[in-house]
Amino acid sequence: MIETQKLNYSLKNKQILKDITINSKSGDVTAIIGPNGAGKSTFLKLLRKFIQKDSGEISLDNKQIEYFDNKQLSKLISYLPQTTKAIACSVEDCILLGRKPHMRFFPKKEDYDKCEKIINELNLEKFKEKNVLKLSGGEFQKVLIARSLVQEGNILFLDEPINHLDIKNQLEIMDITKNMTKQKNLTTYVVLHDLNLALKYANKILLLKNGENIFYGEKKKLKEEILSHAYEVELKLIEFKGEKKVIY
Ligand SMILES: Nc1ncnc2c1ncn2[C@@H]1O[C@H](COP(=O)(O)OP(=O)(O)OP(=O)(O)O)[C@@H](O)[C@H]1O
Repeated sequence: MIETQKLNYSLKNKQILKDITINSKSGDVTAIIGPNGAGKSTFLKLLRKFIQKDSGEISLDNKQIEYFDNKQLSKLISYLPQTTKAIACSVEDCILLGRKPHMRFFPKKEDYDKCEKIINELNLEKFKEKNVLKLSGGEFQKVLIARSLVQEGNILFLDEPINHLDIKNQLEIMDITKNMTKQKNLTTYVVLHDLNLALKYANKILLLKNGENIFYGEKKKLKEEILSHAYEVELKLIEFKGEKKVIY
């Protein structure tokens, strides 16, 4: 579903990503982790073709990315950027914008129905009519997540989706992400700073440091030495109730 081969990207003579090779299939939830400035957001922007690679290959659904135009990519990929500015409109209208790649001119009944469904799933009914400018940071973040989920791409990119959310909402969003990936056979990439949530919800991990892939693979193969080296902090990986946990 998503494959990169020796992907390189530089900006103003600074190498931002170096030789990144990954290969994920539908049903995979890959957590992209790594210190600040490691290149996590840049990697997603390259896969979405918001920026252009210097060299290497990217293929989506076994087709080189060069064959996709922006409209096709916006149908294929639901993308939640790290930050989004709020523009005055109701929560419902904001979420409806996620259906834009599927609309010709105006939303149809199907678009409204899909919005309604996601509003219910994310418990946003009570905010439906509210102006997004009057939401808290966490409430707005949930609305943005709803907007990317209603887009219904086969590929889901979430860049730090649970920032600003309390623990209940963090778990709810990660549960929804994992369940949707399974039910709809999506290929999901999620940038996370919380290593325990990454280990709980992802089956694969991509660990970046200074633009280099220092680990990519099944989470069970991740070693504490690699994590400690990446974050320059002494971390321990333990097994608790059958799950890997990080302690520090
Ligand atoms: N527009 C830009 N101009 C110059 N440098 C940039 C620009 N965007 C990103 N960079 C640099 O590229 C590198 C990777 O940035 P990126 O945002 O991908 O990191 P990240 O791993 O997502 O970081 P964080 O965890 O802090 O969000 C950083 O060194 C950053 O300073």
